[in-house]
Formats: sequence, C-alpha cells, structure tokens
Amino acid sequence: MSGPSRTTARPPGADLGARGDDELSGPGPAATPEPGTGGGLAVRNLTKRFGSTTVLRGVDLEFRTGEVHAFLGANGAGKSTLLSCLSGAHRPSSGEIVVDGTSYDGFTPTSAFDAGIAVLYQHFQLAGSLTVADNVFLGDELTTSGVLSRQKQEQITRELLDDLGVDIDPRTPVEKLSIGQQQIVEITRALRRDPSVLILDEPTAALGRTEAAGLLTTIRRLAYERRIAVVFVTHLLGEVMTVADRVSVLRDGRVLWTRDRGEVTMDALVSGISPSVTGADERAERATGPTFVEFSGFRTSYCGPLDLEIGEGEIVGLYAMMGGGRTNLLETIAGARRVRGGTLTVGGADATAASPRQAAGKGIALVASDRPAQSLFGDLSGLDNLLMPHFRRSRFGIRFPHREKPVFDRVAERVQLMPPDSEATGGSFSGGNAQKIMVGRWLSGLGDCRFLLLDEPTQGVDIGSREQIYRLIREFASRPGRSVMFTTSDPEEAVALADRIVVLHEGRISQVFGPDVGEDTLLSHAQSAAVESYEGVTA
Ligand SMILES: Nc1ncnc2c1ncn2[C@@H]1O[C@H](COP(=O)(O)OP(=O)(O)OP(=O)(O)O)[C@@H](O)[C@H]1O
Repeated sequence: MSGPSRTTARPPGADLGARGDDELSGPGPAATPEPGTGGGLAVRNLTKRFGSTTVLRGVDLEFRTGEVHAFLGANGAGKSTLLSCLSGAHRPSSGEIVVDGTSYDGFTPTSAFDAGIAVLYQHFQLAGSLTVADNVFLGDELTTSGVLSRQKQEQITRELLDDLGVDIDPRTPVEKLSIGQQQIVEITRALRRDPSVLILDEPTAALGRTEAAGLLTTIRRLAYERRIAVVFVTHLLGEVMTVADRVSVLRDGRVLWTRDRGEVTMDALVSGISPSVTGADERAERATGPTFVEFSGFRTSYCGPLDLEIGEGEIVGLYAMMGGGRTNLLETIAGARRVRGGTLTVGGADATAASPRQAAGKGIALVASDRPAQSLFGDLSGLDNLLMPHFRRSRFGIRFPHREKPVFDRVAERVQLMPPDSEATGGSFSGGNAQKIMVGRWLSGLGDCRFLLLDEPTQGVDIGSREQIYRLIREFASRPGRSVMFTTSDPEEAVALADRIVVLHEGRISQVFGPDVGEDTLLSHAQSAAVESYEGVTA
C-alpha cells in the first residue's frame, strides 16, 4: 500500500539553531514535550501470524510526537515483529497503523518511509568504503543535469550533523568511524527524509558507556527539538529510566501496560518484562583453583604483550572502552587472527592456534558478538545450530535424529529457548533467543570446550534470560578443567559475573580488579585511562 504524501508541520522554533550552553549538556526537564498533540504513530488492534504461529495479538499503542517512548519486552515477546510491520518488512495480518492522522493497513519499505516512519536496526545498513555524505544520500543521490552534486550532498550532511551537535566530517569513509559514529550516520540518513517517527532497535547495544550516553542525549534532542516521535527498544533498563518519557511493555505479543516514566519503578520494569527474575547473587559461592590458562608475552596485531594467569574454574571479565582491543584479543585466541608472539597454554598444553578449527581442537571456543554474521546459520534448524559442536565430534558424520531431539530439548529447556522448536530456522529466532542458542552450544557440555571465550555474552538478552545465562556460565566454569573469559562494555555485568576484572586499554592490561570493585570505580578507571592517552596524543 502506498501512503499519501505527507506534509511535515514543524512547530515554531523546532529547527535547531545555534546551541546554547545548557543544550550542550543535553535537553533538561524544561524541554519536556506536551503529549497528546495528535501527531505521531498509533497502532490499533494489530495482529501478526507466521503460518500457525501468532506473534502479535491485538497490539494497541500510541507513540506521541515529541516524546521518547521505550518499548520493552522479553526476548521473543514480539518487539522486532512489530517494528517489521511498521518498517514495511512484514505485512500485519490485521489491524491498523495511523501516522499523523492517516490510516494504513500495512506498508512496503518505501511507503513506510513516505509515511514518515524510519526504523533503524541493530545491524547497520551502511556501505563502509563510501563517505558519510555518500551514505546519507545512498540510493537517492542529488544530481544536477545528471551529474552527482557531491559538494551539495556534503553541505547538507554537514548541516544535519551540526544540528545533531556532532563533529563528524562528511567526507570521512564510514569504515573509519567508531560504531557510535556509524550509528549517528544512520540517524542522519533517516533525518534527511524528515521522518515524523524514528524507531531505534537496541541502538546502544554495541556502544560503550560514553558513546551510549552521547546517543541518548541525541535521542532526546530529536524528540524535543525536532518534534519527532522517538521509539526505542532496549534491554538496558537504566537507559529507560534516564531517557524515556513513557514506557510500554509487551508480553507474549500483547501490551502489558503503558505508563509515564515517573510512575515506573525499576522493580515494575523487571517484573513486567520477566516475572521470574530473582535478582539473587550467586557469585559468592564460587571458588577458583590453580592456574589453568596462562598468557606469557602474548601478542596479537593490536594487543600485548600480555601476561595473565587464569585459575581453573575462574571467570575473567575483560572490560574496556571501545577500541580497547577486546574483540581483537578474543578472535586471536580463537584462531581467527594470527598470533604475533608469546605463548598461551590451556591445562599446561600449548593452545596457540592458526585457525578456528585448530583452536577448537585445543579446547577453545568463541561466542562472537556479531552473532548473525559470525555464528548463527539462518537457514539451518534450531537443532542444527544448537548441537553444532556435537556434530564435530560425531564419527563419520553419521547422525541419529532420534537421539538428537532429546538432547536439543534438554539444552533448550536449560537456556529457556523460546520457542523450544527444534525445526524452526536459525533466522526465525528473536535476537535474544539466537544468543541463547550460541551460548547454549558450549555451556551445555556438548562440545569439548575447556577455555570458553564470550564476546558480550548478554548483548540483546532480556533481564530474565541474562540471569539464566550467568548461571549457565558459572555452572560451566565450575566443572573440572574449565576457565572462562568474557568481554563486556557494561560495568554492571563485569561486576555481576567476573571473579576478576581485567581492564584493557589500547591493547594493554591497565589494571586488574577483584570482584568487589564498584561499577563507578571501574568506569572511571577506564575513562581516565582513555583521557590520559588522549592528552598524551594532543600534548
Ligand atoms: N519469520 C518468522 N517465522 C516464524 N516465527 C517468527 C518469524 N519471525 C519471528 N518469529 C517468532 O516471533 C516471535 C517474536 O520474535 P521477535 O523477534 O519479534 O521478538 P523480540 O521481542 O524482538 O525479541 P528480542 O528481544 O530477542 O529481539 C519469536 O518467537 C520468533 O521465533
């Protein structure tokens, strides 16, 4: 269905002009919007079925002009499915979508954009080798007499970036930007089409704390100054309390409640999303043994030399600001990048690996952070995805389906996979459930893994499943001959899960903390290390 053309009525003063000092510190309470202006987006009695599976069951929601609306729910609740109906990726089975007073029964991607809805997904749709300006105008280039007006594109992009208060050169190739900056380019591209509704799917999931805070400030400015209805999906509840004006919780495809942020407590959020969360801290029961993994002068293309001993049963958290070298280090240990020097032993035996296969043979497994690209096989079944390490060990490639299904059922139950359907394709699982498959692969004793590496293990995972994944990681580590190393950009997670926290800065260990370190200490240490090195560069 193609929508009617949209006229954008910006309220007086909505344009972003020169910024005052208080704007630099982010929009304050004075900028709180007047809700109920009649614009924005409403969803009425929307349902969505995939074959015999009903995912959305009569959803009613209102996202108002000029407000930031947090849209929450457990993994598999149906958030992405609703977003797909709004972006035109899926067609609703029934119901109505109203944008700025005009009713639609569904969209194509083009008609959604024409109606004024922009949806930004976690996985960027940017061309890395092109410049910022080229990306902003990709597919809709400005031309004069058939010739590309590159200068004009750069000028408009610069104006949009200035409006957002960010300092990015439009001529920079996108691949040279940080993840947070790339996120801003995505937003800029959407803004060029002057949307009235901007929907962001877990926008801060891949960002460090500082970049995330910057993005949240930008989100508020978009709502309050540009009068856009901003909707954001997140599993990070601290963000909700910081930035949202209203909050909606989706449970099993239905809206559980919508409330003003001021009426919401953290407990209400947690129990709304995941009623089974206990909040129990099980870390105190753990004890670690003698050295099991040892790095000595270990060097990668970016990190090192590193010297670190990890005890048997120990869980070490690598905490770093973006660019600290965490992913580079994990990928090198897992054989995906070349080791540049030094030694690594696991259980006393050499464990340096020239390929992921060799690393797996030496008992090392990596759960990568970019799951769809690196770990999940979208066309294979849930069972094939979950039991993959098991097949590597099976003799002559012979499979016994009647034996596999009970194993799948057992593991699916342990990781609380939803739906626990062995035949569903990998690509049909929600983001958080895909992560449970990736983690469950190694945590359930299927593969011969002795040193488990997890890159952001709970990214995109809801609060209830996060607890379950922590429990599984602890269980894994407590079996004989096991150690775990994980990365996180969330100090809360570092403190909750790690026995020791190693702060990595520019590829070097800058500090090692015990489990009792406070989140603030951790954050401020990592930040001050970053500031010191910046001053070193500019001095
Ligand atoms: N194409 C599809 N075919 C069948 N089922 C699907 C399809 N797409 C999604 N689903 C199912 O719909 C349900 C909701 O998934 P959705 O991705 O919308 O959840 P979500 O709330 O976004 O979760 P997450 O927080 O993990 O991203 C899941 O059970 C998922 O398996």
